[in-house]
Amino acid sequence: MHSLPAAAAAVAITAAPAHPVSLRPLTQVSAERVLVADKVAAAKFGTTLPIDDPAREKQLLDTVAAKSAALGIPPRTSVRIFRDQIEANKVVQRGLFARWTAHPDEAPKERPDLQKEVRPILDRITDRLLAQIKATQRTRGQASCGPRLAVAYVKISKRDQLDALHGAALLRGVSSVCGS
Ligand SMILES: O=C(O)C(=O)C[C@]1(C(=O)O)C=C[C@@H](O)C=C1
Repeated sequence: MHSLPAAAAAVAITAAPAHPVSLRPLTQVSAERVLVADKVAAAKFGTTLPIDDPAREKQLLDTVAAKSAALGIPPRTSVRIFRDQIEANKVVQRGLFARWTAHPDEAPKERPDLQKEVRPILDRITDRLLAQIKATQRTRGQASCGPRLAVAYVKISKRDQLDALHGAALLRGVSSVCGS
């Protein structure tokens, strides 16, 4: 039995996996995020809170950039993906506001607290999404990323039974996952 020289052993341990990593967990977390948009919309509907909150977006993207640097992910990559995630969230919020305005009987009866209840859920999702961005770093740069992402999208949309609004939002949310 020959033992590997230390340097080669280190490479063997730290080298990226040879096979592409599944994009399903990343897509799954993104789907969870567009579903949490229902709670965000419920927290805001019928209040003076606007759908667009640039200060919160800046705070979120600054956090994402700082955490990415610490994780060894290029911050511009994760910031770009999170910008899409935010847009996806707004797609749902706008869609639900329109639906609830047209059909007040469908509006939620309860109003969750945005700060205390809903944003902490989004913050936990941020960490899980960053972990997936990190895990898929190599896969996202491969030519097969697009087709893999498409398959993951179809599977997750079906499994989570996403309606047209959430399906469209999910597509928006993962639109720049590949190629980074
Ligand atoms: O936290 C909010 O107020 C949200 O509406 C969520 C969210 C996001 O996706 O993170 C989306 C839109 C806002 O501009 C800010 C943040």
